[in-house]
Amino acid sequence: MKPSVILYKTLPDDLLQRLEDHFTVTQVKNLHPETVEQHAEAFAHAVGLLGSSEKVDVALLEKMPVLRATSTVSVGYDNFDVDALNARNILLMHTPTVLTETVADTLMTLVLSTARRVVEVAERVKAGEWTKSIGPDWFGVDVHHKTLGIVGMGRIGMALAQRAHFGFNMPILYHARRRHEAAETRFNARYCDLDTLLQEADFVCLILPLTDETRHLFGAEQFKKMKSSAIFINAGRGPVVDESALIAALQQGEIHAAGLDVFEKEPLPVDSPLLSLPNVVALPHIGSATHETRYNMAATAVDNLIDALNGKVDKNCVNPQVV
Ligand SMILES: NC(=O)C1=CN([C@@H]2O[C@H](COP(=O)(O)OP(=O)(O)OC[C@H]3O[C@@H](n4cnc5c(N)ncnc54)[C@H](OP(=O)(O)O)[C@@H]3O)[C@@H](O)[C@H]2O)C=CC1
Ligand SMILES: O=CC(=O)O
Repeated sequence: MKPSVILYKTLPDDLLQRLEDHFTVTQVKNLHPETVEQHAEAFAHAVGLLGSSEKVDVALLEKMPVLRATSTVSVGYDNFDVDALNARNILLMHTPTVLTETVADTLMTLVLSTARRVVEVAERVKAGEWTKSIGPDWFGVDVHHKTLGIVGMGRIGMALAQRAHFGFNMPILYHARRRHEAAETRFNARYCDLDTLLQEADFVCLILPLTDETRHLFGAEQFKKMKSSAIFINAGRGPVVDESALIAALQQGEIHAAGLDVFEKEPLPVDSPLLSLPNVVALPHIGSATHETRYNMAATAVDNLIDALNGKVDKNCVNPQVV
């Protein structure tokens, strides 16, 4: 008999087939308690779990007594209780690398669209406001040769630095927990503490994971330190930023504009003050959302689960020490 797994995401047909070649698959719509209750038997016997975005916590793990591996279709894993997984020796697999370039493209899109006010002026054209030659009230600011501050010089931070250095001649400042020699030699990036980066950067780009250390790393104090002409970008995780402090900084003109792919609450509530600010570009968490990359992420997650349940954890494993 094949081992049983729970799938809580829709997969392309060929990838579902690949999963079914190895496992008996029970597909569910989410991991809410009522869904788990409905499929209690399947959860009780599952050794694997594959999907994205849902919370995997102690309460869920209690319903899965024989679980051996989880596989998330994402690089971020802040929705998992990693300590609880470790305590039970359950592997956690994720999908770094395959999405890196696409997410860096999204960050660069946010840089360009906020600086050049692309969304705002395109809306004005659609509203019939382009009735004569445009004047300075439609102008944006330059991106090329401006200083880019990257907070989180990991895989995606490096790919952003590559675009900014070679494509836009931007001097690069970065902050991370440690220095990255490759960033310094390849992109002439300068390591600095967070305060220095905030004071000197024209664009402050966050691409950090959400952890106990990064939660609300950005609040009123950080926005006050930024230039009033600075543009703030976040494509890491929403709760890294105190969103009410960001809204206040934008409303009071402490910073110039913001480009956001992630929010404290997702989907972003329709009554969020962010949506009525013309200098905010708000995207629906599309960092990796291209057909090619989402397919590659799903394929990686399927292979990760097959590998993990076969004891092969030489890549894409968050907690290999539990083997
Ligand atoms: N919007 C979207 O759709 C997407 C969002 N993401 C988010 O982006 C995050 C980063 O992805 P990726 O680049 O692959 O991850 P990496 O692990 O490669 O990079 C993370 C970076 O964050 C830095 N960092 C972590 N904690 C701190 C801290 N307390 N202070 C300062 N720096 C810190 C790390 O520092 P150091 O190098 O010193 O260890 C590292 O440079 C993901 O975890 C995810 O949350 C990812 C993909 C898509
Ligand atoms: O937010 C997306 C991810 O892959 O993490």
